[in-house]
Amino acid sequence: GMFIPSLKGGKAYKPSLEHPADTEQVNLPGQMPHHMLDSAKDGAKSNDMPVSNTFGTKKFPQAIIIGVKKGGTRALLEFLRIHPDVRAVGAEPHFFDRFYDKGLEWYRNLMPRTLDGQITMEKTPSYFVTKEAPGRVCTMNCHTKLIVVVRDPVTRAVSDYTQTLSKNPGLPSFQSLALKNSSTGLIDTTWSAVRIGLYAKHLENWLQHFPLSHFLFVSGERLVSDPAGEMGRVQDFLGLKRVVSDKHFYFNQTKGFPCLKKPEGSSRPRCLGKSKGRPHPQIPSEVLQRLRDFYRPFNHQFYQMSGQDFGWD
Ligand SMILES: Nc1ncnc2c1ncn2[C@@H]1O[C@H](COP(=O)(O)OS(=O)(=O)O)[C@@H](OP(=O)(O)O)[C@H]1O
Repeated sequence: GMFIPSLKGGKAYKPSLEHPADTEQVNLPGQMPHHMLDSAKDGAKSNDMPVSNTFGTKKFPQAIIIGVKKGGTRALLEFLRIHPDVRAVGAEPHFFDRFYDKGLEWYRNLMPRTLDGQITMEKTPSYFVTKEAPGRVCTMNCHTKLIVVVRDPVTRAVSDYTQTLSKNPGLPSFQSLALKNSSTGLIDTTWSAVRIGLYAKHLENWLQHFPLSHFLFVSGERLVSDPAGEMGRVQDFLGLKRVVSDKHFYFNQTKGFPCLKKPEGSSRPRCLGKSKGRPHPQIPSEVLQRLRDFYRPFNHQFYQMSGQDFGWD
């Protein structure tokens, strides 16, 4: 019979889970490292013989992880990639926020090839807070499934701050950025680390273009405490067989997070990179309490809108 090369075979692009770039965006064409994308393999030649993979086609994603930043989006995507019917872009394309003027064909060309029945996916967490993103996604395909990994907005803000601090050690303190005025304790909602956590506001914008049934809200906390349980919900939502299960995870005591026993195309266990699951600096408890009080009504509004209580309060 005909030899059908596996699309999940060893030659396909796989991101390193050991050293993922802190900023995970796709590089601009021309600056694209050749190991970065599936498409870089297309048209590659050896002894003048084309070796391009022409099996399958590049399709627009049927499902996108649209947010939230620091919610656990990388973990979710890497866990989904275990599934044989999921093919995903490794890096963040940032199409619907930064590179929309490159056009839909540029975007589709970033996608890995898929066979019938396989789902194409990408993740770019900034889509969730981008005003124009819902209309643009709908222009591509109004039936797109949207996954949002949400996490307690207070710890999310500290996680966001920790990431910025790691790139810029001279950054002012968390409290000086979070509070407009240290004596009144008013929260600075213009600071992105605060603003991103207003989930109800951002979801409201998306609901102008998509019905609630198109969304799945994944608990970032449960993705850590019960990855298999949360992956069950995700696979059901995507209409996939429940392939990813507790057999795939073990809790790494050193890292303090679940890791994969055998990720795709590898025979060794893997945790996410050093920039995932970093220690957070200690923030004064009064500051955290002020933030908690600030978010409470927004969290409750979000529980109502999503029909799920995430238990942050
Ligand atoms: N299994 C596993 N391993 C490591 N880290 C995990 C895992 N599951 C969830 N998380 C949490 O993911 C947080 C980073 O979220 P994102 O990947 O969405 O960040 S980013 O927006 O793409 O930069 C990251 O945030 P920090 O703890 O602040 O580093 C983790 O808490």
